[in-house]
Order: sequence, then C-alpha cells, then structure tokens
Amino acid sequence: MIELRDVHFSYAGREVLRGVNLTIEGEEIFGILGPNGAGKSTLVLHLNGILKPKKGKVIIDDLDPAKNPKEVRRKVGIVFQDPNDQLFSPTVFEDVAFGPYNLGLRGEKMRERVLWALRQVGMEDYASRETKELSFGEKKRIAIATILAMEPEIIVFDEPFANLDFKGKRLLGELIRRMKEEGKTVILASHEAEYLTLCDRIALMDSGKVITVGTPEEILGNPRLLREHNLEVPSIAELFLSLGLKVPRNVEEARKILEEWKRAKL
Ligand SMILES: Nc1ncnc2c1ncn2[C@@H]1O[C@H](COP(=O)(O)OP(=O)(O)OP(=O)(O)O)[C@@H](O)[C@H]1O
Repeated sequence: MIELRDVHFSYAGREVLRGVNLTIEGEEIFGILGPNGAGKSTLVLHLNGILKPKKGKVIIDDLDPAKNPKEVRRKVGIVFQDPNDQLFSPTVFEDVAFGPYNLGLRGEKMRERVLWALRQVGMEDYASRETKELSFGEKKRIAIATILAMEPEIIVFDEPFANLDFKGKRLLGELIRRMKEEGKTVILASHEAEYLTLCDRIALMDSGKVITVGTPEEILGNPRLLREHNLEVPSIAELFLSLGLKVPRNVEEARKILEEWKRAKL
C-alpha cells in the first residue's frame, strides 16, 4: 500500500507540493493527471525516496522511503520522464543488466532476465546496440526495460507514452494491463488525459494539490473539470459523451458500448 499524508515539498523555498494526500492499494492502475507544473514528477520522486517531504509522510508497505530507500527501491521502480536520466551504460545490455546485477543475478539467469525485459518492450534485437546512438523513443523503451528487469511490485511511469510510436504505445498498454493481472500496482503520471483511460482510478492534480480522485468515467467524463485545469478532453470521451454514452476504457469496451447502443436504436 502507498500512502501520502499531507506531503509538502519546496524547491529553493517555492512550495510545489502543498499537502498531498493519497492512498493507492493493491492491483490497480492508478493515474496521476495534471497540467504542466502541477507537481506530478515531484510527487513521483517521493515514492522511492529520491526526494523527501519537507512536511508530512510517505509510507510504502509500512516503510518510509526517506528512511529506508534501499528496501523501498526493491519494491518501487520508477521510469523517469526523460530516458537520458535513466540510461548511463555503453550498451543496451549493460544498461538493462545493471538492476538485476545489483539484485544478485549472474550468468545465464541475468542474461535471461535482460532479454525477457527487452522482449516486453519489443527491443530484443537491440541488446548489443550502443545506448547513446538510439533515438529518443528507443531510449524510452529501453528505460522501461531497465525497470522491468528488476521486477518491482510497484512500477511508476512518468509520462510513459510521450514520444512512443504506435507499436510502442500498444506494447506499453498491453504490458501495463498484464502487470496489473500479475498483481502489481502501476502508477501512470501524465498531463494527457487520453493515455489514462486504462486506469482504475485517477487523481487530478493541480498547483501541488490533489483536487479530486475518481474513476476514469468521473474524471475523463467530466470535460468541464478537465478544462478548468487546462487539460485536454480525450476525443474518445468527447465523442461518447456527445452520444450520451459511457466513456470506454479500451477498444473492446468501446465496441461493446457501441454495439449495445446500435441494438437499442434499432
Ligand atoms: N529541480 C527543480 N528545481 C526548481 N524547481 C523545480 C525543479 N523541478 C521542478 N520544479 C518546479 O516545480 C513545479 C512542479 O514541477 P513538476 O516537474 O513536478 O511538475 P509536473 O506536473 O511533473 O509537470 P510536467 O507535466 O511539465 O512534467 C514546477 O513549477 C517546476 O518548475
């Protein structure tokens, strides 16, 4: 369980988290939605002790990341917004192997883990490539693999879909759903509401505060609330709402809702 209790944080005296309260539990995909500068990345960096609250508390399964960063980092993996902050080895293999090596994996076991993680993001052919030569989107996928390779119970993605192509987005969406099925907690921070339709719950953040927490239907299906906080209404939400229909969470659900709607119209 992840709990944030009245978390305050300032950069050089400027308060950017102003009393954040949140509880995230068990197998769920939890979205943190907010405009640029809302404090999403700052909040995310509190989840494994990279940043420490100036006031308030973060608790991860009874552990305080500020006091037990090592234990917490085994549980919580964070995929940073910029992959250049995550990748530092000469080759892709070495970058992805860094985490498993530190967890004590060696030899064939480590190799298998690295190749498995690369497969999850569709990058299995990139193991021997030089990291610095990759495109931004390719780096982004490798950065995701470096975290997957450590098999954290809780995985946090900061703007994961930005700069990914169609295949990258599809694979990541499937991966996130699979991780939830495997019992993991997945946290997605984004300013783009359209990427959060797959969430079970979404916290809307603005100006360092959680404004409200709700289901995708409650948050994404509320264009007035989104616009009030300078967020774009997903076109799929706009379309379904204009037809008087529920906002779907994925293509299959959209198809079902439309089929029922067509049947009711006939
Ligand atoms: N290292 C830093 N030093 C000083 N101020 C910072 C630093 N990092 C972030 N800030 C400021 O803190 C506020 C919150 O930034 P943060 O990156 O957490 O927001 P965000 O919601 O993730 O934004 P975005 O959607 O643009 O990624 C912003 O006003 C930002 O300018």
